[in-house]
Amino acid sequence: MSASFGERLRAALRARGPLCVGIDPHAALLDAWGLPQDPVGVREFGLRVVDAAAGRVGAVKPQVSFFERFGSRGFAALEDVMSAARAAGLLVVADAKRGDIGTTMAGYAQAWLAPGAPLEADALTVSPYLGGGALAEAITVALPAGKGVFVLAATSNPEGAAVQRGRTDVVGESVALRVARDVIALDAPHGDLGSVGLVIGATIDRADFSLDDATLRTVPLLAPGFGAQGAAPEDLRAGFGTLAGNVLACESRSILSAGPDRIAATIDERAARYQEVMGG
Ligand SMILES: O=c1ccn([C@@H]2O[C@H](COP(=O)(O)O)[C@@H](O)[C@H]2O)c(=O)[nH]1
Repeated sequence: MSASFGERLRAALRARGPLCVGIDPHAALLDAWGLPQDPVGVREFGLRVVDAAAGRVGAVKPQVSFFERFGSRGFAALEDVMSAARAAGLLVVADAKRGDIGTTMAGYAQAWLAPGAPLEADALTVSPYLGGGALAEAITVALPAGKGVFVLAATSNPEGAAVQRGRTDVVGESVALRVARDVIALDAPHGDLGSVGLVIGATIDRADFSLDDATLRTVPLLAPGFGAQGAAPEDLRAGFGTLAGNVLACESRSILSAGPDRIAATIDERAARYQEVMGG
């Protein structure tokens, strides 16, 4: 049997450390990079980020919205960028935040996680707003293919907390903790790390969401919020404690704003800071 996503993620974290470089071709960044505001521009931007990230980090996270805004030609650009990243040995986490009823989730999983699909990624971000059980069909597609999903639990943006810290019908259980419990029930980890993960922002205090280390022990974590949103590499240890080794630490604008000539050096600098924090 081929390796699970959790096993592949563990190998990438060991080899390259936690930094995950975002591929977010914001309009302002395209201008700053001297690239056109069209599908050619986002393709070129993405390919240059992939070139700089390859061999320096283990994973990249393309933000689908910035490609989607150009319609079918934007998606074609994204296909090229993701395929180049996977060919370069990078794990690709497609940040598309898909969420729907079970049968439709299976369609999203076919689109993003089925081997050979035009938009094939290694993992996909998904929304649990329709209930944890609604994700089961996506996971049924993902796991046999060695793919993963990251389920939004406690997001990095300040607006998220009002919903995610809310209480469920179980005494003392936050919405985020309920999502975590559902995710754990949907997975059967092969190694020390599962393939169904959670998005937990680096900017939040996990205690506010009752997300404790013991509950999340085997759960891969995708943590946006480092860099432009304020969290520093040192917050990886401070915020994630014993779970720090299971975290992909995402930075987009803080790295991309270095520009095409400085991006490789910036990735090296940032990756080294995370390795230092992790004692590597
Ligand atoms: O909770 C979340 C989930 C996803 N994101 C995404 O991550 C990047 C962050 O970009 P920065 O430039 O490093 O702030 C972006 O694609 C978000 O959509 C998030 O920020 N928070």
